[in-house]
Amino acid sequence: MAKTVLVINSGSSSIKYQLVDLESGEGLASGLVEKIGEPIDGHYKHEYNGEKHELEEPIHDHEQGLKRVLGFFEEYGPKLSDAGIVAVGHRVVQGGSLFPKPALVTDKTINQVKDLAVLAPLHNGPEAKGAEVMRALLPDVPQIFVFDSSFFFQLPKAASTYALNKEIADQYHIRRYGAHGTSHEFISSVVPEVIGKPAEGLKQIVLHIGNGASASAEISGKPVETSMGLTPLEGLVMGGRTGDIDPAVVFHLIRNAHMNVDELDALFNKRSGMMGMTGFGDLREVHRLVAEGNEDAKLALDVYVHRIVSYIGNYTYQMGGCDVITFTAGVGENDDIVRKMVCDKLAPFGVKLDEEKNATRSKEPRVISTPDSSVVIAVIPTNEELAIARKSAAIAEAGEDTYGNKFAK
Ligand SMILES: Nc1ncnc2c1ncn2[C@@H]1O[C@H](COP(=O)(O)OP(=O)(O)O)[C@@H](O)[C@H]1O
Ligand SMILES: CC(=O)OP(=O)(O)O
Ligand SMILES: [Mg+2]
Repeated sequence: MAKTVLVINSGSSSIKYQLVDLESGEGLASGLVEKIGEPIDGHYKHEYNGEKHELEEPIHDHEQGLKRVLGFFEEYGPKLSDAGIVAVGHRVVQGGSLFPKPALVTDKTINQVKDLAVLAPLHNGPEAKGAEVMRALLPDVPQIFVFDSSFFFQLPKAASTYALNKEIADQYHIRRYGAHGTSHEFISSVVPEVIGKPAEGLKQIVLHIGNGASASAEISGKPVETSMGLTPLEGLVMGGRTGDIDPAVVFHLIRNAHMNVDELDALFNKRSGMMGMTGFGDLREVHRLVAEGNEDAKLALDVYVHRIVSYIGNYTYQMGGCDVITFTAGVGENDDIVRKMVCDKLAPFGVKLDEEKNATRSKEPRVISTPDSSVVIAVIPTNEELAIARKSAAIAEAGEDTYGNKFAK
């Protein structure tokens, strides 16, 4: 039987899962739970054996979503107990200073992941819960945590350090950890082949824009900047998150609106961004409102694009140039309007979009700029699941991680 890895990728608004065939890298079964926590119906899709099963219902949280997914495996197959699973890989957003590498799931690492939830409030909790649920279901299979933040462990100090009082920063481990690293690493590693340029010396910007959104810059495949910081709140405008904002807004709201910490956390992480400006976190809904002439939605979209362009300018100058910009994740892969709005703003610098290629829907990695564009513009579907599967399989095979945790049946 084929050796497989089951990967659970919990995002802030979604769960993606894939049963990855290790030899071919293909997903033998896969699925998606989306619009978790939105005021509209959520959506499930489970694919196996050429059949697609879908369901719409409100999805309050990740636990409800994951339990429904386990039901799909039981009902529509493949049965997990009989699927050749050699490891279960769990995406975790925040590994902080503790996890520069993947780790085996143990009682201890589950608790560490939960403790780090203060640094990724929308993610680490559901991700730890997912590991607990799967460990109970498949106790004989090694489970592995793969951290978004690990790739950015190597950021230059000038990019990872806040200009905060050093004593306080050191005492409370306050630095820029970044997130979406598995995706930024995967994308930046395949870009040279997709655009037909050598990796050595290549200056890249990767725009991972989904519900959570972040930008990164790489030179020769090594990260030199990223937009998420201590937590995944910093940086680009997101589905429900502010991204960059003057921290004095916090003082202002404490003093004048008498908000407490939890209220502010929810305001900045869930009730802001596109959701806060338009009532919807999903860009598809925002475009619908724009088409109806909704002025708030139009402004929100302009703010969204403005921020992306600011980061492109910033990173281009930090790197001393930029050879290629790649769009990925839910918005980056599917939203030709956002891609066009961004590229139009770069036109004075010689960026030329091939409008037909941009508007063509495809699941294939592709270049969407013209041959004479000053910067190559690419769209590459991210595959966090494949990257997580490979990292997980390596640890399962070794039977231990780099922290000395061993898998005991
Ligand atoms: N066809 C589409 N057109 C425009 N935006 C889309 C489309 N499909 C998905 N999206 C956007 O992608 C987002 C989800 O991206 P995804 O990367 O799956 O998010 P996350 O992993 O952060 O939960 C949705 O909220 C929506 O804004
Ligand atoms: C870190 C983060 O925001 O992840 P996601 O985009 O999957 O919510
Ligand atoms: Mg995601």
